[in-house]
Amino acid sequence: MAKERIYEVAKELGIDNKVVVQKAKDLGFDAKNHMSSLEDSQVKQLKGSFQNSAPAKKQEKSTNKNNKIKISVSSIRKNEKKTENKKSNNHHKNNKNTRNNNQNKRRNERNNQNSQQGNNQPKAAARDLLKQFKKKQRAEESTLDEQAKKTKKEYHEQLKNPKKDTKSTKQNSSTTTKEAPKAQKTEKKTIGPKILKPSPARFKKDKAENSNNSSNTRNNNHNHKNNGAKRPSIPKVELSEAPAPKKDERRGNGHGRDNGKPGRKGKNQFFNNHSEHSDRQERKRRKNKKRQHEQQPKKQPTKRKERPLPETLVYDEGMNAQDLGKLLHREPAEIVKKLFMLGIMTNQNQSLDKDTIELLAAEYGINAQQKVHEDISDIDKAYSKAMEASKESKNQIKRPPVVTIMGHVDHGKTTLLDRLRHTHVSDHEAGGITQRIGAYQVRLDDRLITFLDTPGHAAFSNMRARGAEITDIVVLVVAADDGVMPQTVEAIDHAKSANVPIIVAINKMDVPGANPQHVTEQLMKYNLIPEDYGGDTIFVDISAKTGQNVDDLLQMILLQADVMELKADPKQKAIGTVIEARLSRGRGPVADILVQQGTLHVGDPIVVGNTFGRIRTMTNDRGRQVKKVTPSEPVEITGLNDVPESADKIVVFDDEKTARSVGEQRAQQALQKQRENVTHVTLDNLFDTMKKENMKEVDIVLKADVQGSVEALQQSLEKIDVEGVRVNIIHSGVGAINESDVTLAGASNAFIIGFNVRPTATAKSQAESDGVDIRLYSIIYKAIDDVTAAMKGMLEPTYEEKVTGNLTVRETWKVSKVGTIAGSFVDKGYVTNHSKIRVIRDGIVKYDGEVASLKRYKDDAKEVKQGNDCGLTINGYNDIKVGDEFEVYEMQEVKPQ
Ligand SMILES: Nc1nc2c(ncn2[C@@H]2O[C@H](COP(=O)(O)OP(=O)(O)OP(=O)(O)O)[C@@H](O)[C@H]2O)c(=O)[nH]1
Repeated sequence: MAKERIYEVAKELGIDNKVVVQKAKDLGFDAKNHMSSLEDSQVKQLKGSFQNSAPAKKQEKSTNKNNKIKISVSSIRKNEKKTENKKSNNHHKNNKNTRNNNQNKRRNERNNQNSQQGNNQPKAAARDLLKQFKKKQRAEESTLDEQAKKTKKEYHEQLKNPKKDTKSTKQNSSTTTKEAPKAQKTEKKTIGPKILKPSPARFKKDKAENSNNSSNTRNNNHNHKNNGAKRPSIPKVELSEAPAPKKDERRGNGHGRDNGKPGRKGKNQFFNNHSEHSDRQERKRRKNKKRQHEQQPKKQPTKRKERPLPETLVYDEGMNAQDLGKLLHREPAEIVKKLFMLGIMTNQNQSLDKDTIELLAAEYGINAQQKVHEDISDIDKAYSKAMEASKESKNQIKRPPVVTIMGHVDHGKTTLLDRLRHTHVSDHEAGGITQRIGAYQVRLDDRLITFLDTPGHAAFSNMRARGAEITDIVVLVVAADDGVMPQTVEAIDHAKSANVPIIVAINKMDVPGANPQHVTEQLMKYNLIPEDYGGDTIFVDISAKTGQNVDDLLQMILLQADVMELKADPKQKAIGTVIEARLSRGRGPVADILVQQGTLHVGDPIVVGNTFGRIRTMTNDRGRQVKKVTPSEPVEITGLNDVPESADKIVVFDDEKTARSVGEQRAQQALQKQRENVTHVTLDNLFDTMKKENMKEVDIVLKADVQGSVEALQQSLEKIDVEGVRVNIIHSGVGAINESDVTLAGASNAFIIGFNVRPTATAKSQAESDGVDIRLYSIIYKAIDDVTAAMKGMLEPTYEEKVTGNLTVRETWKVSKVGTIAGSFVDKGYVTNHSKIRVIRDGIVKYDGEVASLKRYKDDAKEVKQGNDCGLTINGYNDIKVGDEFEVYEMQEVKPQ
C-alpha cells in the first residue's frame, strides 16, 4: 500500500504543514511531524477534512503567509494588495499595526472554526474556492518574488557601489513612488535600519504593547515568541531596510541583530527564496569587504614617515636593535630582519657587538663610528682640546712670546735674565718688587715678552718630557770669548727636537778678545746660519753685563714672535701649565703657572695635575694681586688642596664640585699607579732589581725555628758578596713569619727567608697582596745557594710535573684541516684546553704533547671535569685510537723548601 507523507498532503492541499499535522493528530492519526507517513485511507480522510474547511484554511494560510513575509516585504505587498484583492484590506490593516494584525488573525481563526463546523457545504463549491485561492496566491507570490528580486538586486548594487547606490536608491524610490505612492511614505520613514535602543522607557512601552498582544502573538506565530523588550523594532523593519546605507549596518554592533541590522534574521527572511549558495557568497563578500575596510585605517598609523639614514652611525658597543633603530630612523623589527638576513639571529633587546653593528651600517651603506666616551678626569685631553679650539676661534688676539734661555755653563744666562728683570721690569713698574715666580714678563715698546726663569736645557727638557711645551722661542747664549761648548750643542739639539726656533745671543761682547765671527762659524756647523750668510737664524751680539744690544735682542724676539703669529683666545676657559710649585708656610700649596689660553679668574674652580681647588689669590711677577690673568702671563696661585708638580696641566671647570671629584679621582688613580709600579724585591727579580736600582745591599728578613739557626744563617748570608753587593739582614727572629715581618719587608723592599718555620695565615695572605716574597727552607746551604744564585742572576725556577686527569678515548673522528678528534671520557681529575697530554696505549707512552683544542659538545671549553665527555685534539698528533688512555698533566713551579 502506498504511503504518503504529511508534507506531501500539505503541499497538495496548499496548507501549512503544521495545520495538517495538527489536523492529522485531531483525526487520531499517528502524526508526529510533517514527515510522518499516512495510509491512503488516512490521507483521504485528512484531505476530506480539509476540503470542507478549505476556504477557511486557505484564508488562514494566506493570512499566515502574509504575516510571515510581512516583516520583510510588507511595503511592496501593501501596494500589491491594494490593487489586486479586496481581501488584502485586512492585510493592509494588519500592516498598519500589530493590533489590527492580531485582530485579523483572530477573525481568521474564527472563520476557520466556522468553516470547519460547516462541513455540510458541497464539495464542488469548496474545490472551486480552493482553486480560486491557489490562483490568487500564485499570482501574489510571483509578484512578491519579482519585487524581492528587484530589491535584492538594488541592495547588491548598493553594496558594491554605495555612492551610486544612493542615486539608484533615489531613482528606485522615485520609480516606486510612481508605482506605489503610499509606499514612499513608509520608505521615507524606514530608510536605514531603525535602531531602537533598548532604553528603559522604550522597554516599558514595548512591554506594554506586547502585553496587549502577547496572548495572540504566542498563539499565532512562534517566531514572535521573543517579541518583547529585546526586539522592539522587528515589526517596524520593512523591506526598504535592505538597501540601507552600509554605515548604519555596521552601527548595529552588539545590538544589531535585534535593532534593525539586516543581519541573520532579516536576511534570512528576505532571502528565503534565494539559493543558499548566493547567500554564502554574499556573506563572504561582505565579510571580506568589512575586513578590508577594517584593515585600511589600521594600516595608516603603522606607516612611518621614512626619515633618511644618517651619514655616519655613531654607535656604542652593546647597543641593541632598538637603540640602533632610533639612530638609523628605522623600525627595530627592520633592524632585526636585516641582521637575520645577514645570518645574525638577534632580538630587539639583545646587545650587539662592534662587528655586528658595523656590518649593519655597511648593509645600510653608511659609515660606522664608535662613540668616544670622554673621560672627564683626563685633563690632558681637555687641555689639548681647548688648545685646538683656540686655533679655530675668531677671538684670537696676539699674545706675548714665551722665551727660554739656554746655553753652556757660565756663558751668562743668569746675568742676562737678571739684567732683563731689573732693567725691563723694575724700571717700568715703579716701586714694583720683582719676585721669583718661575717666569716674568719684560716690556719693550709696550709689547711684552715672557721669560721662563729657569735657564738651561735640563729644565726645558724636563718640562718637555712631561708633555709641557710652553716655550715659543729659545735664546741660545754663547760666550763670544768661549765659543760653542758641549752644552751649547746639547741646547741646540733640545731646541731643534722640540721644533722651537733659536735666536743666537753672542754674549760677553764687552770682553776683550771676543770673537763673534768665530762663534758664528762654529754655530753654522750646527745649521744655525745667520741671515748674512743666507740662513734664517737671528744672531745678536750682546753684553749681558753692560746691557749692550739687549734691547736689540728683545726686538728680534718680538720680530720672531710676529713671524710665528703667536695668538690666543682670551675669551675661552683658561688652560695653563705649572712652572714651579711649592708648599708655602702660611699660604699652603703655591703654584707658579703660565696661562696659555683663555683668562683665569680668582675663584675659578680648577684641577691642576692631581690636585684641585678654587683660586684664592693670584700674584703676578711684580708681586701684585690680580683678579684675572690673560694668555702668556705668569702668575702665582694659591687655593689648591695639594702641591702640584711642575709641568702639570691646569684646567678650569664649571663648578667646584666637578673639579673636586676630578681632582680626587686623579689623585686616586695616581696613587694606584704608584702602588702598581712598586715591585718588591724577590729572589726571582733580585738580580734585575740589583742592576736596575744599583743596589748595594740585599735586604732580608730572617726567621728561624731556633736562635742557633738564626745566627748560623745570618752569618752565612752576610758573608755572601756578589760583585760588591752584600746581604743586609734588617730583622731576624725566632718563630713563625708574622704580619709584622711582612709589613717590614714590604716597607723595606726586602724579602723573607724562613728556616723550619711557616708564615701565619694572615701573614701569608698579606704577603700575597703586598707582593712580598717568602722563601721557606729546611736546609741551610740550600738557602745560601739560592740567595747567592739569585744575586748572580742564576736562580732557575724549578718545575714539577703534576698529573691533573686521566681520560679514555671512546670514539674518534677524522676531520680535514682539524685532524683526529678524540671523543673522550674524563675518568679522573680534569683536563684543560692548555694541558700537557700523554697518549698511552697498552701501557706504553705513544706521544707526549699538548692539548690543541677542547670542546664540550659543540662549544669550546676551558676545562672539562671528571665524569664528563669531551672532544679534544692533540697538537701535531692524529694517530689516536679508541681505547687509548690520556694522561693529562701540568708543570707546576715548585718553591725551594
Ligand atoms: N764680561 C762679561 N761677563 C759676563 C757677561 N755675562 C755674564 N758674565 C759673567 O759670567 C759669569 C757667569 O755668568 P752667569 O750668568 O752665571 O752664567 P750662567 O750661564 O747663568 O751660568 P750657570 O748658571 O752656571 O749656567 C758671571 O761671573 C758673569 O758676571 C757679559 O756680558 N760680560
